[in-house]
This record gives sequence, structure tokens and C-alpha cells, in this order.
Amino acid sequence: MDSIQINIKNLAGIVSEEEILRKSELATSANNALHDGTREGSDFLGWVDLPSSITEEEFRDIEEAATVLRTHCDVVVVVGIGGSYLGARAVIDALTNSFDWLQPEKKRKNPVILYAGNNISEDYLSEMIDYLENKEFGIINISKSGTTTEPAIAFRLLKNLLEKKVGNEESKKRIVAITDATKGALRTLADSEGYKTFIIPDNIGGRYSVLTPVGLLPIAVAGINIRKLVTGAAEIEKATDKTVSFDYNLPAIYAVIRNELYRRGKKIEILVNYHPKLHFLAEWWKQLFGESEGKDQMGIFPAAVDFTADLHSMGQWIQEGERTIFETVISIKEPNKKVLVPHDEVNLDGLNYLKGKRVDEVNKMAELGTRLAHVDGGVPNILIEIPELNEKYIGQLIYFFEKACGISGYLLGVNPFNQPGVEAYKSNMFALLEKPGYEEATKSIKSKL
Ligand SMILES: O=P(O)(O)OC[C@H]1O[C@](O)(CO)[C@@H](O)[C@@H]1O
Repeated sequence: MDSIQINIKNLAGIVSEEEILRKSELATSANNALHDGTREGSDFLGWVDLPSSITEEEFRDIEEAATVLRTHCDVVVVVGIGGSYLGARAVIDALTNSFDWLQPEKKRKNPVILYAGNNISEDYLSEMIDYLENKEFGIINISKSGTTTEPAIAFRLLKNLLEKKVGNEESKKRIVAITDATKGALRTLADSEGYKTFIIPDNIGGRYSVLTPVGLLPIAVAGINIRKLVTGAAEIEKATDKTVSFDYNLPAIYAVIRNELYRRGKKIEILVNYHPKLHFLAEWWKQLFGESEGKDQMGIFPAAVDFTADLHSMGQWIQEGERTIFETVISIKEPNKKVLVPHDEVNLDGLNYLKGKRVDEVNKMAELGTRLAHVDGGVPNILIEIPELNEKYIGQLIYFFEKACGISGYLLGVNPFNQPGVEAYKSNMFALLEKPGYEEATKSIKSKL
């Protein structure tokens, strides 16, 4: 198997193959609309042919900027929120050593990547500043709108710290801004300071931006091969183009099944992983589907669990709670490392029945046992199998989910490329903070308190 696969044999009898095939025309037409730009949100389809259209010059520009940061910095802070950081974090966590950041600087090949601007926690920022005080650090500041409050606050603090530590000139070498070509406060600031900048194309929304410099620069700084990542994505771009029939279009099949399950009362999709490295892939996936489909009072609620850890907390609910859920499991066929369970003479823990077995064999039996139990418990299961955890297959998975999300949103009948609902909290927060321009809203909200 040289590609990610999807196994749909365990739908708990809730959706049949015939019912899936009956939707093939609708799904194909939704897929075509993504390529032709004939439906709502057509201004945001730049991601559709992005993997196959990144040029050698663009790769080089990103790789050179990554080398500058890698040369000057032991720590690089990625400042951004939502789509402006989750894709990078998903890939970096999936493809780097989980404990590398704990190694002393001299032993590490890659800078430590930290994340800021994804919360407004004073403790988090204060502790990060304390840590960075004695580190050679740099900043990648990412905001498509260039006006998002969370990253703006974090960047102001970190920029101050860096300038105090190394001076304005050296700071300019260590700060990269990724934002709109012309609009927003970050564009103005970056141009006036003379930072190296990358552009987020107008026609690519934040949650679809991981294969633009938004994701690719931090990923390259972390020492990951961005060309292989993009090659993987381009393979699925090709495998889902307009010439591919529904039977072979895996994202279209996945999109149909999740919509059919939704129509039958399965309102919550739980993305399951069996490797902690995939935790942030699920966070990225949650934003992708949540912001794309949760509108017009509709949409599957995207949730995620890390197994087997969460089998010991959420496992009970999944097995026997309200039957409104289905699971999509990401299964990694072959881990990158090999660890055997050792023999123990006295066997006080009773584990000798596992001696000589790979830890992954135990993990796989937990996975299989859980799948069978959950399907028996009425939880439909979609299985996505990845041959191994590497750049190519993570690239494939990214495009698989992006394509599936676009098709799925159209099948549901929403515009998958806007997010009007996220403005509500921002307006209230600005009104409460008495931001200039919000005077009326301030009066109105304060009268409700
Ligand atoms: O890149 P920006 O403009 O700072 O936005 C960050 C995130 O905030 C949102 O706009 C929601 O508020 C997301 O869609 C986006 O990924």
C-alpha cells in the first residue's frame, strides 16, 4: 500500500453500500464545483490545486528563510491562532521526535518550536517570556487578517523582548511575518520594520492554509522535508481530480458517509488516534470541519480522542452513552520505531505472555478490540489507514481531509469557506474592552451586565 486507504466495512449497518453509491452523483458534482468554482465560497478555492502548483522558487524562498532562522535561533516561536498555527503544529508534532525539545541545545539538530498567540493567558505568556529570556530565539508571526487580537498581543510582547535582548537590527533577521499582501496591521508593521515576509493568498482561508508558507515555513524550520509533504498532498490532489470516478475518490466517499450518518442522527464525529503524535492533527481537523460545516444551525460536531489514554476516561461514554456518535480512526500501519516487551524472570506483573511482542502489536490489538466493541455498541466506524508516519503520508492525509471537507460542506448545503459565527465573541470582547469604534456596542453590552 503506497497511499492512505479508507475502510468502510464497519458502519454498524447504519449506512449500506447502495445508499453510499446512490449519492455518488451529488458528491461528484460537489467535487467538480470545487474545481470549477461554481458554488458558494468560490473565492476561497486556491487550495484545490495548490500542491501541484507550488514552484521551485517558492520552495527555495521558504527553505532559505527557514535556514536563516535555524542558523540564528535555538528556539522559534510560531505566533498565530486557528488556521494560522494548527496545521504547522499538526505536522511538526506528527513528524518530529516527541522528546527532542528536552535535549540540551548542543545535542539537538533542530530548533525547539514553541507556539504563542493561540490564547490570552497571562501565565502562559509570562512563563514563555521567562523561558526565552536566556535563549537565542526568533519569531514567525502569522495572521491572514493581520488584526487578530491573540497573536497581536503575543507578538508585541515577544518583539519587545527580542529587541531588548539582541537589538533592532538583529531582531529583523529573526522575525518573519506571514500575512496578507497589502491589508492589515501586520502588513503595515512588517513593511515599516523591514521584516522578511510571505504572503497568504487571498483565495486560501486560514484553515486551508497549511500548504502555504503559513504551514510550510514553521515545518521547514522544524527540519521536516516540505517538498515530500507537498508531493504527498499533490498525489491526492491528482487522485481526486475531475477525471476520477466516485468509486476511487476517497475523500468523496468519506464525505458521503459522514453526511449519511449525520442524516441518521449521528451528530458527532470523533476522530480517533492511537499515537500521541497525532493529537494536533486532530486539533487541525476539528477547526477544518468545525468552521467549515457548523453554520445555518447544522453540521456534525467534530470531536477527538487520544487512545488508549481516553479509553480510560471517555471510553465508557463512547461504548454506552447516547448513540449520536460515529468514529473515524486514523491507524498507522507501521510505526517508525521498534520496541519489544522484555521477559521478566519473576513475572510479578503477569506480563510474560506478551514477552518478545512489539509494543505496537499490543496497540494494534487494543485498536482492533476497541473497534469491534464500539461497532457492537452501535458506533459506526470509518477507518483511515496510513502506511507509516512520514512527510508523504501526512501530506496525503492533509489534502484528503481538505478535499473531503469541501465536498462534505457542499453536500450538507452550506458554504464551507466562510466563518461568520466567529465574529460574535470578537465584537463582544472589543465592546467590553472599549476598543475605539465600538462605543455604541460598549454601551449596549454594559447595559446587559
Ligand atoms: O490568520 P488570522 O486572520 O489571524 O485568523 C486566525 C484564525 O481566526 C479565524 O479567523 C477565526 O476567528 C480563523 O478562521 C483563522 O484561522
